[in-house]
Amino acid sequence: MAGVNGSGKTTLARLLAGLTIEGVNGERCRGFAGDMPSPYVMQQPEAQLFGETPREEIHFALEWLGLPADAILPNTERILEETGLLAFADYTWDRLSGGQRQLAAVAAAAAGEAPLIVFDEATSMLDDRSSHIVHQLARSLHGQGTAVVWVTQRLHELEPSSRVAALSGGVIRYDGTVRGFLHGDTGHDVHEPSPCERCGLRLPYLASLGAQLHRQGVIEPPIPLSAGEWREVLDK
Ligand SMILES: Nc1ncnc2c1ncn2[C@@H]1O[C@H](COP(=O)(O)OP(=O)(O)OP(=O)(O)O)[C@@H](O)[C@H]1O
Repeated sequence: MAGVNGSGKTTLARLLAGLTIEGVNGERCRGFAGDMPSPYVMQQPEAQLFGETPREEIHFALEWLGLPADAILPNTERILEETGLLAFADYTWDRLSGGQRQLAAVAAAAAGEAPLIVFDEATSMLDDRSSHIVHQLARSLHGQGTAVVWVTQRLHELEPSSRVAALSGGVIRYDGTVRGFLHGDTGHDVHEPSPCERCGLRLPYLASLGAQLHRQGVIEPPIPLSAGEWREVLDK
């Protein structure tokens, strides 16, 4: 999900997660998982931590989800390992950095294998390594059948998404593929702004380069989006 500041991303994401049950027009809404709220990782970890340490945080999350007692311990250790938090698992929050606290919040949210998980600009304060861990975790959850809602303003992060919803002024202005969002769907006039640009967002660098070269007649569609797709074009 993408959109400029104040476009309504968090509002929609919270409705999907079942954390807000009343829409902006006062109508009642049901979240993706019905009456069960879905895990939701925010930009700032402080507001979402309940335990005193990463291990306790994950343990609580699994207990709250009703996992049997004998499954809680191995699952806690597995997710601590996957997120690289094992060495700090029993540190209290004041001994951990903001990024490490955020990873613990992600780990707790991901541990329960819920039907839906929302990452709301969850990597904006993480370094490349930690951000990579969260992206891998999201892909792995998606591979196991969890619906992943990834809210971001860093549009290159949309690349692995199967569907993009872009908002502006509280309205979904685009709902479709990443390619369609960045470069327009079939029949789109290349000299017109793409759905991404119409939502006030800037194309990521590789997509922008592709659009410029396409406008100049240097490359033909499909315009490459990722480094891998660029390699294929350059190898031809
Ligand atoms: N469909 C809507 N109709 C009217 N107001 C809305 C709608 N969606 C969101 N709003 C209001 O717009 C404001 C900003 O919404 P929200 O926080 O969801 O935006 P955002 O895209 O997540 O912003 P940011 O990127 O800055 O976090 C809020 O006050 C919210 O109540």
